[in-house]
Order: sequence, then structure tokens, then C-alpha cells
Amino acid sequence: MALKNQYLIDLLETVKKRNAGEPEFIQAVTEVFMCLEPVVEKRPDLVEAGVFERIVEPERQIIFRVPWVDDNGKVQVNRGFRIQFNSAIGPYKGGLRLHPSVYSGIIKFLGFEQIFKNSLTTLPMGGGKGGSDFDPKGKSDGEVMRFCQSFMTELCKHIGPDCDVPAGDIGTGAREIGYMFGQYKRIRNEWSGVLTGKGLTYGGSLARTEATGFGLCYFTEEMLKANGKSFKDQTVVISGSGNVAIYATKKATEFGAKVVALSDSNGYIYDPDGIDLPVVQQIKEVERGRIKEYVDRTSHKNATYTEGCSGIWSIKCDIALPCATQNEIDADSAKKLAANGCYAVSEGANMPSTPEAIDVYFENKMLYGPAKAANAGGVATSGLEMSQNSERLSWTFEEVDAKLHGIMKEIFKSCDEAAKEFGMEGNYMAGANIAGFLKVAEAMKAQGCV
Ligand SMILES: NC(=O)C1=CN([C@@H]2O[C@H](COP(=O)(O)OP(=O)(O)OC[C@H]3O[C@@H](n4cnc5c(N)ncnc54)[C@H](OP(=O)(O)O)[C@@H]3O)[C@@H](O)[C@H]2O)C=CC1
Ligand SMILES: O=C(O)CCC(=O)C(=O)O
Repeated sequence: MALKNQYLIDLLETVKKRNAGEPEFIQAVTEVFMCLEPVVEKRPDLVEAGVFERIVEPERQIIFRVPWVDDNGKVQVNRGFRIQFNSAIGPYKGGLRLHPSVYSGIIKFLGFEQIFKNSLTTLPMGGGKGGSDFDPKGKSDGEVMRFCQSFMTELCKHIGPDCDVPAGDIGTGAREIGYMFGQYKRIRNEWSGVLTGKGLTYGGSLARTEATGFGLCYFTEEMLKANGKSFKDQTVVISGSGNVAIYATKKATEFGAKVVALSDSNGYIYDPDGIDLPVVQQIKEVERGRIKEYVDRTSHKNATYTEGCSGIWSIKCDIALPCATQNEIDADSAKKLAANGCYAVSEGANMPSTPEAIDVYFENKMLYGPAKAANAGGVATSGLEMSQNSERLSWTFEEVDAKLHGIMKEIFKSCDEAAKEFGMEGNYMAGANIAGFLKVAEAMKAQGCV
């Protein structure tokens, strides 16, 4: 697919020049622009208000030094990032990624996607994202703590419960959030809901741990239902074996599907008898081990491990849920999925499909649940954590889960309706981008040229 609208073509050229060397961000903007072409035609008032030019430029970007001392007494230096992309509809909100691949282009694409995702949740949250090229893998708890304290010593100057509320993402789980929260509280001498994904003993919300994976399945079930299908008795392949993948496996299994594969950045497991989730949880959540250990630890005799990640998409399945990282499904992998009869791809990870892979989904009439809608359950539940912190109350697991389920149903409905309204029925990617954009755009127009 290529852009046809000259105004958007020219604007994309400007974005490319201004953000040279950041291909992930250009990829994210290109996708959004392709979906917004009919909006440009229908809403000249938004063009007049400069909304398109303003929405692709972050309100603020912070880059900082993160020095810390390792277990050998050696000084290490990482780079920290926080991008405060858009605050039109609420305080900046989005996770912190700790992974060696992190640089400004990754944080910028994630922050940009977050604007539309957060808008789709219906909650008042703007878009932001952050992180560092620090790799928590293989580090001791002491090293992770010293890094997190140093990171927060700078970050705390720029965030706050009514300004910017970070959370977890790849490499940032409950341990890291705990260390960062402790440091924020110590420096600012205040207890506030400045981070979400907190532990349950200090203001965290029940069901936040499960929320992204559960939400992905709630959204996917709605998409399947609208097309006369369901998870029941379907074979599912899920990539990754982190927070999102684990709870997507749990909910898909509860919905009656059989999940047969999971992966990490070294390789993938295939278990034709269905993934033995408690074993995966022990290895990944408790021991921080590698997925290949599964084969020796499960009683399922037919389980196998294969080195390398992309082979996971050659496994025959009905539904694929990529839950690891960006651009993990390319055109070749998408073609293998289609050739093996996979009819639905729904994204737990952020931007896991390349543009060429998305073309393959549409050419093969596969159902496609785009990340900014399908994985919005995590941030939605973070929004619910913020509400509980403000109220000084804690809701039960069932209450939070029911609200999450309701939000995911509404997100599917908005995507479906926007796609229909703008003449692209069944294209939930277009629907998600249009519905997410319109709310933010109206707010930006109403607030004047800021
Ligand atoms: N956590 C949340 O609430 C939300 C997360 N997301 C997105 O979901 C995805 C997964 O996040 P989450 O589960 O939280 O992260 P985790 O750190 O818990 O798990 C990440 C998983 O993905 C694998 N992975 C990471 N990088 C790569 C890579 N380059 N190639 C192959 N596999 C890789 C990891 O393997 P290994 O252990 O080997 O690194 C691990 O299995 C990300 O795209 C994130 O942005 C989206 C919405 C909310
Ligand atoms: O819960 C949050 O605030 C962050 C979630 C997130 O980073 C994401 O949706 O990608």
C-alpha cells in the first residue's frame, strides 16, 4: 500500500527528514498516515488547525546519563530516555523499556503509538514512553537496584501523578518498578501514584499483571465473534514468554484454545499437547531462566525446542498472537502463517508485524487485530490503577477484570464502527488509527495552537 494524499505525502517527507536514522518511528507514522487519508478528506478543519503536523512532533524529549556501579565496583554508564509525546487528553502515560536495543527511534515509535492506544481506552491518558539501553538480563538484584535508583534520580524531575506516569514494558517488571518507586518516594518525600504496575502491598492494582495478555484475548475473542469464530478448539501460536505472552496463554487456554508454542530471543518451544503453563511461569517469572529449559522440566513428552525465533511462524495454527517485540513477523513469516491456514493475527507486542507482513494478512483476507487496539488492556488497567490510587481504594480482582473486559469490548466496537464509517469495513487497523486519532485531534483543536 502507498500513500495517495499529497498533503500527507509532503508531511511524511518532513517527518523523514526530521527523524533521519529512526526507521521504527517512520514506520509507525507511515501506517497511521495511510489509515488517516479519508480523515484528511473529510475533516479539513483538522488540517487547518495543524493537528497532523503537531501530532508527529513530541511535546518534549528527555535524554540523560544513567551512571551506576556494578558488583565488581566498576562504573557503568547507560542512556536514559523519556518522551512526552502528547498530553491533549491526559497526563503522559506509557511504559519504560529496558533492553540493549533501546535508542531514541524505538522510544519515539512506542510513544507515538501510545497516543492512539491510550485514546482508544476511553480513559484520560496522553502518550509517553521511556526506557534505557540497560540490559537487566544476567544482572544481580543489587545491580538492577542501583541502575533503577540512578535512572529515577534524574527521571523524578520530569514526572508526577498529574504530569507523566510511567509503567513497565520489556525488561521492566514488578522488581524494577519497586526499585524506581522507592527512589521516587525517597527523593520527593511523597507517596503518590507516579508509577503503575506497582506491587500489591504499595498501591498496585489487582489484575495489572494479567491485563495485557487477558485484554489481548478479550479483544481477539470479540474480533473472532464478529466474524463467526471463537478461540474454542483453535490451535494458537504465541511468541515471547514474558508478561504478555504468559497471560495471553492463560486466557486463550481458558477460552478453550490449545496454545502449542512460546519463544524467547534464543529460540522456541513446540508442545503439541498444549503448553504446560505452570512450568513456563516457574522458569520465566520465578527463576528468570530460558525457555529451552521447558523441554526437560515438563512431563509432556512430545515437547521440542528449536534455536532461532522466526521458525515459530512455520508452526501450523489457526490464530497467531505475536507477544515479543517489534517487526518479529516479516512477509515471509506472514506467508508461512497464511499457507498453513492461520486466519487471524492479533498483536500483543507493539508493532510486531512489518508493513509487508500486514499486506500479506490483507491479501489473504486474514483477520488482523492491530497492537494499538489489541494490547491496550495493559495501559487501560494502569489507568484503573491510577483511579484506585486517587481514590485511596483497592478494587477486587473481579472488579478490575470486569472493567478491563468491558473496555476491550468497547475498543473492538470503536475500531469496527470507525472502519465502517470511513468505508473500510473489517479493516481494524484503519478503525483503530482513526478512532484513536479523532478523540486526540478534537482535543488538540479545542486547546488551540499549543
Ligand atoms: N507489559 C505490558 O503491559 C505491555 C507490553 N506490551 C508489549 O508487549 C511486548 C512484550 O512485552 P512484555 O511481555 O511486557 O516484556 P517481557 O520483558 O516480560 O518479555 C518479553 C519477551 O519477548 C522476548 N523478546 C524481547 N526482545 C526480543 C527480540 N528482540 N527478539 C525475540 N524475542 C524478544 C523476550 O525474550 P528474552 O527473555 O530472551 O529477552 C521475552 O520472552 C513488547 O512489545 C511490549 O512493548 C504492550 C502493551 C503492554
Ligand atoms: O501501563 C502502562 O502505562 C504502559 C503500557 C505500555 O507501555 C504499552 O501499552 O505499550
